[in-house]
Amino acid sequence: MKVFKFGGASLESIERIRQVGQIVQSFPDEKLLIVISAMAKTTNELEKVAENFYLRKKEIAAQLLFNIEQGHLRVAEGLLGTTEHPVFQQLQQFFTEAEWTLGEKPMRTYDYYYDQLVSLGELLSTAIVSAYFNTIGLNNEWLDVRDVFRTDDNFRDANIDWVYTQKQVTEKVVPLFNKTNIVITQGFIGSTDQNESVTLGREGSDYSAAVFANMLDAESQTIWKDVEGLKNADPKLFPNTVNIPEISYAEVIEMAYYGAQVIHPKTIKPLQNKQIPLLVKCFLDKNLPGTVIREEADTRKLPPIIVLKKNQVLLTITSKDYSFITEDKISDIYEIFHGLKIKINLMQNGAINFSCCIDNNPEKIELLIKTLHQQFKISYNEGLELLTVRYYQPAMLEELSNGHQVMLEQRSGSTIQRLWKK
Ligand SMILES: Nc1ncnc2c1ncn2[C@@H]1O[C@H](COP(=O)(O)OP(=O)(O)O)[C@@H](O)[C@H]1O
Ligand SMILES: N[C@@H](CC(=O)OP(=O)(O)O)C(=O)O
Repeated sequence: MKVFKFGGASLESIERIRQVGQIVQSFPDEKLLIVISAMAKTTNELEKVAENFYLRKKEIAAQLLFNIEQGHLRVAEGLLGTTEHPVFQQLQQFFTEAEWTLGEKPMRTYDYYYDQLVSLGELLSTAIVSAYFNTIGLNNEWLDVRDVFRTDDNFRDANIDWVYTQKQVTEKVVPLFNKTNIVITQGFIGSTDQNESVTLGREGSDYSAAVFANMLDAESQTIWKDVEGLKNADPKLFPNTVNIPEISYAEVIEMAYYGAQVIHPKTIKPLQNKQIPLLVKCFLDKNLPGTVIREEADTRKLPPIIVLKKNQVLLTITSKDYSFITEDKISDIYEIFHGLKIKINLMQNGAINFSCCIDNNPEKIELLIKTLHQQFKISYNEGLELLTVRYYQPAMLEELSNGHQVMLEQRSGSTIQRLWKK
């Protein structure tokens, strides 16, 4: 059995969905569990629906939802060539449920409503792709992953109950493969024990696929992307990138940790635990070699790996009374960051100050400053970028840094990080 994951970019248009169909047709004798994300930027649009609903701008929310509905109905009709197919009733049912949510008075947390609304994207895309596949001879079963992935109620970043979910996979998913070779299901979403929809964190479909691969003991997981494979930098940000034919799990975990937005950071662990290789392949040309990610790979063959995190803020936290920033103070500072779920991307401390670089999230930063302000003086600088280079060569580093004012730098072994202003 193989696990495939198709992300939003591969479902961006009718043509691309047809291309996905051709890729799957080229694996005629395989058992495939296919995890699918929401089409194109649907998740971003649904986030706007949730925001407007919670701000009680119900008409705007309803209009945005209507636009999403029209877009999906057009794609479904384009692929199926009719509006008479039963999938239109299934889509209608999903929209009706979302409209019911919009009709409620928000009594629970924003994150709860976010998940009830944003989970719609994957339900719609999988229903359409499943119906289309059946019409082109790719007989498949559509699976509602919320009947399988049980999580806690940490809405927007729910944690999977591995024991219960494994039982569901064994009892509900494995038998489906006696009926069919292809099972299509949603990435990114799951359900609590109260049957409330949850999401697993943005871009979490790679992780969903890895959970399935682990629990089904798959021979491999393939993530189909719009790039030729995993490259040494984001080709949208840097010219002259090179493809990496093979790389270790450990190296990819590092890349994801430093902010490479190509594979979700939680994806590697479930695969590493069962030694399942992760393949990154290009849906635009499936004959390109792509990348194999596995336990053993020779790091000596790796090119310099570059990760750029934009929209960073440098916070400098200084003790008000000139007392030293000692372990107890650092521990207080960390507790505050942890409480607000703010990740520190880089940190450095001096005698009376502690500097750190974080993502620019204005609401969280406002709360953070308010809390820290009781004990410390705070200054901050925004509009920064954090560059990380592994296996760097001095000349290329200087070339990359040209024209930037470096605010903070850290080197360790083969890795260098520079926080800079343009
Ligand atoms: N090191 C990298 N190698 C390849 N692609 C990268 C890298 N870092 C960032 N990317 C970006 O990841 C994009 C593909 O991922 P993503 O857009 O999340 O796909 P999907 O949502 O379809 O799964 C590419 O278009 C590319 O711009
Ligand atoms: N649709 C979700 C989950 C996801 O993983 O999407 P993608 O595979 O397109 O990154 C998101 O946009 O966050």
